[in-house]
Amino acid sequence: MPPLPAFVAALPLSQSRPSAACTHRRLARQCPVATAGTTASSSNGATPLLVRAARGEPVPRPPVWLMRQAGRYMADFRAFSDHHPFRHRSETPDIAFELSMQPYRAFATDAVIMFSDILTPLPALGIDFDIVSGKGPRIPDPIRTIDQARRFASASFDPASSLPFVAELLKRLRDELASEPAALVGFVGAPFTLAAYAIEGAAAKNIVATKRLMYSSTEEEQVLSTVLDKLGSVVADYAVFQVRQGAQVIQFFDSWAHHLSPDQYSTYALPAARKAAESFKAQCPKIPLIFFANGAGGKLEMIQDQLGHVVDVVGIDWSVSMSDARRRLGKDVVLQGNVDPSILATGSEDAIRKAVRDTVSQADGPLILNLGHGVIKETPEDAVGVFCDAARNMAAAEVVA
Ligand SMILES: Cc1c2[nH]c(c1CCC(=O)O)Cc1[nH]c(c(CCC(=O)O)c1C)Cc1[nH]c(c(CCC(=O)O)c1C)Cc1[nH]c(c(C)c1CCC(=O)O)C2
Repeated sequence: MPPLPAFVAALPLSQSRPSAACTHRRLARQCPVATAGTTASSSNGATPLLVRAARGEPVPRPPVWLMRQAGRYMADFRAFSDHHPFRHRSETPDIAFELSMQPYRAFATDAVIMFSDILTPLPALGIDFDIVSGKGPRIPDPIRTIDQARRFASASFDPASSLPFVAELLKRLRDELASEPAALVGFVGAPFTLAAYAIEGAAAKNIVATKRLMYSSTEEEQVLSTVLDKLGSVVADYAVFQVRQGAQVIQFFDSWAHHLSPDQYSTYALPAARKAAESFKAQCPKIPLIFFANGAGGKLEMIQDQLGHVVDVVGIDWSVSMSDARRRLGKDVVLQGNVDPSILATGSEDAIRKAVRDTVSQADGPLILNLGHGVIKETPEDAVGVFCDAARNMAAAEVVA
């Protein structure tokens, strides 16, 4: 293995990282940190780099992980997904554990995100769903009427009894990571994105059913507000539950923010997101909260204004330049993102390395390196290795310079 970059060699053993070359399974096999369960380069209970960076503490380099890092782009993942339907995979702790750990073992990312879905808590509230191969999420009985919305709002949400597999998964992952440097990330869908899925019943091009509820009549608007208000508390309770089971960081995914104009986002999505984030933070003040809204270019200031007091990290999607995000949000905000996922799917090694360098230099301040949305399935595994390697190298170069 090549010598460790200077900044890594200078770190105490408890913070040491895999060498820059140790980014993929073939290499990770030789790399103690990337091998689950070894204690050779353990974190020995030290606070993971990702947690420190998310809290805005000074760190030797930006941590790196990828949204949707577990997925069909990996051959090891397909070995499971070709044989077991999504809900079976995500609701069987043995399988979900393996799928969560695959990208960590392969790429030594700074985070392990539990393998699950933003829709996973919905059946606990009486909303069944499935993920149909090649088609995406399907909800057979979407919420459209005030009676359905009231029934949804009166459902009691008890994750311990209805989502025991999430508890078991998180406990096992936390145990596994006890002697590893990676942070365990839990996640929830933000209230608006979950509400729109529950109303649309499937991925929808223009979320017409949801928008109709905004604009038709007072009673119909009540359907939306009832569902959003309920989700404002459910999302917080579910995130708190994940923390109690071992999650060290929570990310809110507002993946359907791009469907809303800034006015609609401010009227419908942000109040419920704020309710969830405030309640979560009141119960878990020390757990970093990352808020990622997809397509938030026109909404960054309102997100900071409404959520800045409870959100530790603002996720930036790939359509916004990091320099723009930094200028608009200020020098102290921890940003996360935002390399265009399609560069990993299509670009040369040089293009990926350049994208990482550009992101770090444009962020020009506290940063968690990530993509600007989830990994896409056409991505070669080696490209993810290059991305993680570039992230570590880039940071080394910066720190040494
Ligand atoms: C919008 C959304 C969903 N689910 C999620 C979001 C928010 C993130 C984003 O904006 O991309 C969140 C999610 N879903 C999944 C994760 C895994 C953890 C990780 O590695 O990041 C995470 C964080 C697994 C999954 N969830 C799903 C997959 C792919 C299908 C499969 O594995 O069978 C994975 C790996 C299914 C799913 N679930 C959903 C979609 C759009 C799909 C894809 C459907 C398809 O590709 O046909 C809803």
